[in-house]
Amino acid sequence: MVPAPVSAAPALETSVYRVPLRTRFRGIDVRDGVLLRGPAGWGEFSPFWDYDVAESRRWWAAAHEAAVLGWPAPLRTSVPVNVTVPAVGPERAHAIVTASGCRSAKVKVAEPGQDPGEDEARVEAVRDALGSDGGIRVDANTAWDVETAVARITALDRVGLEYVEQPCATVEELAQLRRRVDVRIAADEVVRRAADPRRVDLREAADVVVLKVQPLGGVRAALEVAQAHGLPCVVSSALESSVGIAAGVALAAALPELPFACGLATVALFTDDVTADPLLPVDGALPVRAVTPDRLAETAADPETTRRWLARLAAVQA
Ligand SMILES: O=C(O)CCC(=O)C1=CC=C[C@@H](O)[C@@H]1C(=O)O
Ligand SMILES: [Mg+2]
Repeated sequence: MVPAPVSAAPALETSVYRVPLRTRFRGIDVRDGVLLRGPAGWGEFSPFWDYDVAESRRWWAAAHEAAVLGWPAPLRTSVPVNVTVPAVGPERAHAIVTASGCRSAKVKVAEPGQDPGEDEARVEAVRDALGSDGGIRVDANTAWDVETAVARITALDRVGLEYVEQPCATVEELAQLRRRVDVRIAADEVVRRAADPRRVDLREAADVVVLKVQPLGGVRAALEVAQAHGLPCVVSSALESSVGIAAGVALAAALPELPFACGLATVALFTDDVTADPLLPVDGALPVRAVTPDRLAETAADPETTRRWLARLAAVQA
């Protein structure tokens, strides 16, 4: 999918943030990115550091949309969210879920260096914390081949799973796996990292589509992806500050149907935020609202990080 041409942007005020995480997540300990202010409000440009310029262009389109165009009208005033549980031990997992107030949890599994027993202990602790009526989904981030996925999902599903997110890497593997397990399959990486996320053929491969605003190129682009697949959607974050999370909330608020809690409670993984009024869940939901980053000075990145981010920003606009 080619992002809308956005290089003719008016000069936008920029600010680079840098915030440590509480626990290592997706191989990172610190999150950083650029916030941009335009006529419509604040946007976030924060592609992970392992993303090249070409892949980062959609992330820029999302930031530009937020700052310059704004978002489609919301259909709801709040969105239910899941607590996100990193690959921590069972006691910590239990405490994270209990403290969150959320009624569903997404649990990271298949962390490099950990064994299957650690995943099982973690999901059992999460089930204990949520009680029998809470929803649990797991995310393996492409780690398993089909045989391994069948075995792991069967074991993890003893606690009852809503779905398993991206258990294997390819659409073909997901389709093979889906014929062999009863648990729903959610497509994340195969959609958000595709050249055209609307054209990935998910018909045999997935029951649920994960939508992330920045990787898909904005709220409007993500709505097009949802429409193209016609499957139930879950909106999830790309681990942004509250400014980027507000875009995810805007997407969740604009979707015609929202059958699952969204993975948008990830500011809880940060030790700090760019605003004194962060988008953290209350009673398992986030309000649909704008975010003003009023803690830019406190969360400002060091000069070298700032220089590297402004270079990335210039590269995606070239
Ligand atoms: O979905 C959630 O509960 C939180 C977001 C989340 O898990 C992710 C955010 C950013 C990067 C990813 O590794 C990860 C994911 O794979 O979904
Ligand atoms: Mg995922």
